[in-house]
Amino acid sequence: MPQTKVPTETVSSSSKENKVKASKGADAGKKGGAMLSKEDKKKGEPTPKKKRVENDTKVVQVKTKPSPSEVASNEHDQPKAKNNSELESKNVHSVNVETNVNSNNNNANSTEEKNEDETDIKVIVRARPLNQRELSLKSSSCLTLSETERKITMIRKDKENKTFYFDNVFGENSTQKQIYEASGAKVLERFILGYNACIFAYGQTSSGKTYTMEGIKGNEQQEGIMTRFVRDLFQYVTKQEKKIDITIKASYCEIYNEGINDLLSNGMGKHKYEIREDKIKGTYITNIIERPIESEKELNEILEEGSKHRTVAETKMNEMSSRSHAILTIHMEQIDKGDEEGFSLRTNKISLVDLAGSERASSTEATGDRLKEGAKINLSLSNLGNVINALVKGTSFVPYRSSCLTRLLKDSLGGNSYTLMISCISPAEVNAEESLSTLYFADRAKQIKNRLKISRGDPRLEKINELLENEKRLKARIEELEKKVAYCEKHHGTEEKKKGCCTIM
Ligand SMILES: Nc1ncnc2c1ncn2[C@@H]1O[C@H](COP(=O)(O)OP(=O)(O)OP(=O)(O)O)[C@@H](O)[C@H]1O
Repeated sequence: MPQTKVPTETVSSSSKENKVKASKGADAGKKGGAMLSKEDKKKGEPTPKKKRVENDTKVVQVKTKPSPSEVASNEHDQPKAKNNSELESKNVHSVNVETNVNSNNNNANSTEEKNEDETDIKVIVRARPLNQRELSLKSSSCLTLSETERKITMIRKDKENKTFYFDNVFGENSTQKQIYEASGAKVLERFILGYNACIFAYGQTSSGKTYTMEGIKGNEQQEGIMTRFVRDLFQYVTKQEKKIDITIKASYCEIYNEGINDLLSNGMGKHKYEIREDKIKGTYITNIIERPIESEKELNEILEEGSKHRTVAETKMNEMSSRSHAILTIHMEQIDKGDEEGFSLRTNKISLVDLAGSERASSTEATGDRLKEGAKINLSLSNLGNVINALVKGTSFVPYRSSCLTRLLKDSLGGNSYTLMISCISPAEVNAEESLSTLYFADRAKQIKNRLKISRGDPRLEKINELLENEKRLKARIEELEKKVAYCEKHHGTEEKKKGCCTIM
């Protein structure tokens, strides 16, 4: 019987596993509202959850590398968008979670489970409403979209319009709930079956990535994917309590200027964080705190603590612009109660990623530290674009090692993960070029094939299982032969022997 161990905060380099019994918790935030202005936020809303960096006015001449948008807009050989029925047919089937969890437990060796399932990266596009800045520039919307046809068209002056199809397309009136149902809820279905998963938000600065992933705390309607995912995950955990021991741990880090910060270290994180790869764990960060989680409330506290320490600063485009890529990772272990051999073990992780936004120095009017950050952000996003291009083209070398971000997302891009990308765009004509670039980026990403396999932790378990099966078979054969020998001995020299009872062995 698996033992319940005392929950302890761990770092990922530690081999010590802390098993805790997951329990119910409830800590829903409360929210409200459409596009929020600075004033709205000050009035209604709880304290901003990000750490602010004072605006640095010192001008430093930094030559920025081309942003992904600049790279993408120079590419004319973009692949054609696939239609949705084609995409749908490749989707992993929708599943009844309860049924499949149990059947997986009972058939740990089934052929189906050993096979890898190939699946495309799923892509959702979300266009936010026009914001105050865009309205004051008298910029109108340059997008038309059809949520039912999952189609979005960019209307371009003096140029051919561009139409794209994605797994889902959402316009300015879309609610946080709708976005979650099309993204987080679907990913959760796979996650609890034991698949690795990833949701990442990509897009230009101020396009709504943090709003989509984190949402606005204290307003139920505006909760983001992370909060909703955590609530639904714990609903599942609570339902499974009688049948399955579940252990959950979480870490929260940011990649800032190509360095890693542990957002849960309370500023004490003076460790050297390195990205490593492991056959069992996949990609992980050494020394990062992995906190055992027993309730929804505890996981929400992590979300809050992490967002409080995240690096943000004001730019011309966004008063609370994320200057880093933030990654919340939730690890889950599930094992049937009473399963002494541990063959029902499923161990997997999900990464919820809020990327920093691509930005043009001319739009953000950044100087000093902001400019340097912007250059690093663009560089890592450009590296991400290169990885996606290499995966789509099927080149033998994929430049994962070119940045922290691509190294950390290696499992999620072209690896063993059910991955969903949310591309956030501004509808404004003034941002048309950046939005088009995001759409091209998303269009390429959806062509990446990942290979899904339920993660059972130690692959040696499979071998042990096979050996135990062999042992069972051999024991049965020995028993059978012993019976026959006994029969022969008993009837030795009798008529029965003549019938050949001794030759049947
Ligand atoms: N769909 C939306 N509906 C209402 N308000 C939104 C929506 N999307 C974004 N906003 C608002 O727009 C502003 C900018 O959004 P957000 O900070 O999420 O952008 P971002 O893409 O994360 O930017 P950055 O990359 O600079 O961090 C915020 O005030 C946010 O509340």
